[in-house]
Amino acid sequence: MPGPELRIDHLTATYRRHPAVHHLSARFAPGSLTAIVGPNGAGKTTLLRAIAGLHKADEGRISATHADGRPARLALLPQQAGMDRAFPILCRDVVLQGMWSRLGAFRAASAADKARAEAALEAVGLGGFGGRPVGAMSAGQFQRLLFARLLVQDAALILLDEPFNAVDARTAADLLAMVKRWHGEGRTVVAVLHDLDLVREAFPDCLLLAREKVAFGPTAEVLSAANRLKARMMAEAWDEAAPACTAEAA
Ligand SMILES: Nc1ncnc2c1ncn2[C@@H]1O[C@H](COP(=O)(O)OP(=O)(O)OP(=O)(O)O)[C@@H](O)[C@H]1O
Repeated sequence: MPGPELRIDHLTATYRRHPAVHHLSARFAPGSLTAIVGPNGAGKTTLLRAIAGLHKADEGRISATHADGRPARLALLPQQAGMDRAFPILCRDVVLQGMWSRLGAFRAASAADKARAEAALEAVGLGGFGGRPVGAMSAGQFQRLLFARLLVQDAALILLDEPFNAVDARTAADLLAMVKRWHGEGRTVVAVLHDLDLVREAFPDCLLLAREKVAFGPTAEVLSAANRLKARMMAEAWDEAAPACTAEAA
């Protein structure tokens, strides 16, 4: 599956006019595997949510299109911290949520849909967990479950927000293998991460963000000591009360 090109042009996204992402432009090549890194509050989650259409941009444009101009289907793995795991729902139904765009809100899942959901659970090491309530899952099992939902979404653009948080080394390795497989299949993958060693080891490209772009390109160049220092200094200089400016990006 050839992935789409993701283009971000002069994006500014704010909360009550306070900029979280400021004048950002970046082009993610088709089939690229990119990490987004930066200090706390750098706008990483806001950027992913803006790409996913969940946070409205104040300025700028985002597009994810295939070479023939078709808009790409995307899937987002949200941060676990933002999810309600007490909601009474079975694991199988969480995976089936990934098919809603094709099932529609009112059509019941067919036997084939359910078999696909079970196969996705199997693929993430949760075979036989379909009938379990989500509340009975550990943090690592829950993350595997969210990856199973991503699998059935079968999206060409995959956005991951801190996908390896709160999981043990074995689960992280299994989930990373799945990310690498998606990359190998030509999908375009973007992941927010904090572990720079992991980024250096497994992510060819990197966007270092501090509300504005600090650096973007091959990971080894982006994560230079000078760039990391620059990002830290930009974070320390943030004025939490600053409004969004309306000037064009330089
Ligand atoms: N719902 C919200 N309402 C108001 N401000 C918000 C909201 N969500 C985020 N912000 C602010 O926007 C800025 C960017 O937040 P964001 O969560 O995008 O950063 P991040 O880089 O993902 O941070 P972290 O590494 O801590 O997860 C921060 O100053 C944050 O306080």
